[in-house]
Amino acid sequence: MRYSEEELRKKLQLYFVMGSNNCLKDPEIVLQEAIEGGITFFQFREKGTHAKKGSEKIKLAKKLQAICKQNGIPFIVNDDLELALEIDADGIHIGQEDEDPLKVRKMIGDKLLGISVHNLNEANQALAQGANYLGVGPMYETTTKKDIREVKGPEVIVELRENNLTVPIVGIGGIQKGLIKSVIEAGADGVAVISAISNSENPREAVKDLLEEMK
Ligand SMILES: Cc1ncc(COP(=O)(O)OP(=O)(O)O)c(N)n1
Ligand SMILES: Cc1ncsc1CCOP(=O)(O)O
Ligand SMILES: [Mg+2]
Repeated sequence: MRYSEEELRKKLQLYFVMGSNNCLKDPEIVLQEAIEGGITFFQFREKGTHAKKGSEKIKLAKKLQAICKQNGIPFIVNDDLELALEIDADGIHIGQEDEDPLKVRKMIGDKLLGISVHNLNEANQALAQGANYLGVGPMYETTTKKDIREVKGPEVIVELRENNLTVPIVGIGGIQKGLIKSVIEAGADGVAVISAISNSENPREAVKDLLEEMK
């Protein structure tokens, strides 16, 4: 592992997930401003309507990865194992409908593996399959991802912690200003957000506002 569990816990505090189609302006500018605001982790999630594909996707991934590298922010690729390996990303995030986690772990070696889970069963399975952190959600209703599972709220995180899961956890889904505290108080180490930052005219200030709520 490239980070100790405690280091990872800290780095997951404000996890920005983004693709070009989530942004109101140039994704490189959005990421740069979000970093200036204080994000601690980044996931390149290039999917859905108008998402870049092939060489365009790789080109954007490399540009965003360079920005992260310059600023010491871990760069994670969503779903795309081939891309994560090709550009030597810091890790990959996969969900229940994605590649087999055991295969992914074999291919990525000691890179970070994040797995999305929705309940205790999936969480236990993800840990057995080598997850370094869990993305738990959806916490709240969201329009950013269309194919979401049932919204169960921060209670799911409480349940995982009550069952002695100490793995680093981020809550995801519909987390906007004013909703951070409930996710952290449920036991999450951090929150993962898309639109709360990417849909803002001023990503730097949006990040600062979110971090303020963590205090
Ligand atoms: C940090 C984090 N948690 C959960 C997800 C969702 O992953 P998944 O269920 O595979 O859905 P897609 O994002 O691939 O549409 C995530 N991306 N990041
Ligand atoms: C990727 C993902 N996984 C579960 S909900 C979600 C979308 C999060 O986007 P937003 O923060 O805008 O609700
Ligand atoms: Mg996925």
